[in-house]
Amino acid sequence: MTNILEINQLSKSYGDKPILNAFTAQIAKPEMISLLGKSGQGKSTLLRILCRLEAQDQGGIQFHGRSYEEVDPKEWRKKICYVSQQSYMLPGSVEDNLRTVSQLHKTPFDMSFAKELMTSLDLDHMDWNKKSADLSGGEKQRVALVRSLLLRPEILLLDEVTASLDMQSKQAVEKLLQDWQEQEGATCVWITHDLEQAQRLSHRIWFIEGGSLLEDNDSHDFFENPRTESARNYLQLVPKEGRSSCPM
Ligand SMILES: Nc1ncnc2c1ncn2[C@@H]1O[C@H](COP(=O)(O)OP(=O)(O)OP(=O)(O)O)[C@@H](O)[C@H]1O
Repeated sequence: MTNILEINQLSKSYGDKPILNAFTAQIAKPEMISLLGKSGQGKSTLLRILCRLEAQDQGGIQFHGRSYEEVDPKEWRKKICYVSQQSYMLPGSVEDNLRTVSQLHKTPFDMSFAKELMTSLDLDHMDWNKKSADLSGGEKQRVALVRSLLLRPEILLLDEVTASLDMQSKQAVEKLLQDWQEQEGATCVWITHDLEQAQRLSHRIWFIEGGSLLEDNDSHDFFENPRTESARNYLQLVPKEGRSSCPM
């Protein structure tokens, strides 16, 4: 069977500094994947390349067997969405932001679905006429997530999306994404430094070091019995009882 996503030998440098080094991985079935690794290992760079916000120097990506070169980037980003930690709001109101994806992709705006998503992130009382610039950081983050989910992407690339949220909002986001993953049969590739979160939510772990995929392991096995010395060291930096803090 064709894989959902195949990442083949991706390499990327900034100037003369190599960041990704022949990164290779496959996604065979819809799963919650945590992308773990120390700071500066190329995690965000990888996600930006996967949604084609940036270009790799070498290597290829196939989505359902179709090479990235055959697919228009806009079409690609409808299916593979990136949500960054620094949520980017467009000028205008909350509603303008929510409607923007349907305008961009010329699809009808699903108001009841938008309301449903806002409610699941505790944003049901938000005034949709409010200027996006006036939202708090946590509100922006959640509106940005709703904006991406309105596209019903098949793959969500999540870059530390709960790092700046309070506990209640973090739990709401985790629940929504877990339900989303299961009900929509979607895949999430989630960068997090919160190992407790990764352990709790993921089916699979991708552990990156030096821009390469060092370990692709079942989540339980990764935390209980990591295969590589590097992963063992990485996990040892944070004792089991304190795994909601960053190892770096
Ligand atoms: N546009 C850019 N130009 C130059 N260097 C960059 C650029 N983007 C990222 N880098 C560098 O590439 C390296 C990898 O960055 P990246 O953000 O992918 O790492 P990361 O693993 O996501 O780190 P963190 O966990 O701290 O977010 C870093 O040294 C970063 O400074």
